[in-house]
Amino acid sequence: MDPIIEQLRGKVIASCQAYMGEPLRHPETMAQMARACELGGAGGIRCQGLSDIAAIKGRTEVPVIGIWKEGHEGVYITPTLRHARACVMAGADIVAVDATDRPRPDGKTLEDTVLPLKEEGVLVMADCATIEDIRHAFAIGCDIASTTLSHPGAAIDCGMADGPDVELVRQAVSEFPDKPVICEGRVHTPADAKAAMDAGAWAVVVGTAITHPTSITSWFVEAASK
Ligand SMILES: CC(=O)N[C@H](C=O)[C@@H](O)[C@H](O)[C@H](O)COP(=O)(O)O
Repeated sequence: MDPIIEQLRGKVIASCQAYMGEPLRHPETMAQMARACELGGAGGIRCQGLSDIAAIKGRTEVPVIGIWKEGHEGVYITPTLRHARACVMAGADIVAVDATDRPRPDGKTLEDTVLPLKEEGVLVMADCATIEDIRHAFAIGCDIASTTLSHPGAAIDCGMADGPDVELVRQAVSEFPDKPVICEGRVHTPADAKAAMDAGAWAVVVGTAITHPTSITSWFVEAASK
């Protein structure tokens, strides 16, 4: 196992992302956020955009999973080889790519995107929606598979009660006991994180519940107004 991936075993990875037009969207702000998460024990950081990757690499010691999102629909998480290579150049230790079977904006396949990266020695995390995606991702040499895309329309517009796809983790781990399967998406509470780890997850990525104060505030506001 690659030492960087080994380093992530059993860890909480904090996803530090601010979305277009949001008040916290600034590389320095995200670097401060990432450092704060590291001080809280995060064993890795996931972040979006070349400037954020570079800023966070300069401020933290833990492995950084880089993505570059372009667009909002279909394949938007590191959709092409060009995006992935740029994340590597910006300093990402691992690059996460959309690993669903949906059409990609450059008309290439997932293999077309991942194989050159593997030849270049890049660690690739496959953001998956289904068990079929996870099987395919490992078959073509992705290093890590995650449940990131298992809930369509996920991202930040979900309520606090929606939990992670622990069942998908369990199934993937039973099929690939020696491979790193990461639980990502809607891990909103420490109990969710524990459930994911108990299901065999290699690590758990927590975004919104740690680093997106607008969503967290809205959860409290909603609860308080009932
Ligand atoms: C679907 C999609 O675009 N997910 C993105 C992937 O990087 C992020 O918007 C999420 O915040 C991240 O996956 C962590 O998930 P959560 O914020 O639910 O803990």
